[in-house]
Amino acid sequence: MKPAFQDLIPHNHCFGCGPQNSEGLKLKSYWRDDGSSECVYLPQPHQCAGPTGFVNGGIIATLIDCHCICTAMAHAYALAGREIGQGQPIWYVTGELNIQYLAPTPIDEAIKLVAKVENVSGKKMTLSCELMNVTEAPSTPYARATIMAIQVPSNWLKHADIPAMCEKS
Ligand SMILES: CCCCCCCCCCCCCCCC(=O)SCCNC(=O)CCNC(=O)[C@H](O)C(C)(C)COP(=O)(O)OP(=O)(O)OC[C@H]1O[C@@H](n2cnc3c(N)ncnc32)[C@H](O)[C@@H]1OP(=O)(O)O
Repeated sequence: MKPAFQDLIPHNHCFGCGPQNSEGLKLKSYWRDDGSSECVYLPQPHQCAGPTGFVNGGIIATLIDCHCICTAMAHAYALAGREIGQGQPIWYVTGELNIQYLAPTPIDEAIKLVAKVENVSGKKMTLSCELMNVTEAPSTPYARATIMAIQVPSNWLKHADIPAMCEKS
């Protein structure tokens, strides 16, 4: 199996998708044969909404956000003809995130996110994403989203130049 996008993107302390964040969700995203990308995640009991049986909406937003932004970066490396993480780093951030929460997401089973790159225009990349049951049973997804990823230069990171307190040795 190929490494996850996140295992190839360097220096990532992101709460959702950074391997370097010891308190984070540590999402793993992979290409599928049809050109979309997928991420399987097992929610944790403390990530519940008010009712204990459903996943918190902010956690859902983070899962969608991180899976899509990492997909955008993976796609940009592919467009540049490079392996993810090779050569000059390519960074994207979230410009817009629009989510429809269509049905409560059960907390006691694995869920799957499937993202597609819809459009690339200059620095902007639009992606769609669905969050669903891991079996991809033909039912309504739990959530559906569109996201605008925006490519940023490396000096965007100057704002992030603080000690990595989230990284445990
Ligand atoms: C040692 C180093 C370690 C490094 C380690 C890195 C790890 C790397 C992994 C990261 C993985 C993260 C995965 C989670 C992703 C987050 O959580 S990122 C955090 C949340 N997002 C943010 O904080 C973004 C905050 N916003 C900004 O910084 C700036 O507004 C932006 C988005 C960079 C845009 O800046 P800007 O100067 O407006 O950009 P600009 O070049 O003028 O605009 C480009 C285009 O985008 C459009 N645009 C700008 N903003 C928006 C917007 N919000 N909506 C729609 N369109 C927009 C502009 O209109 C323009 O369009 P065109 O004129 O080209 O058609």
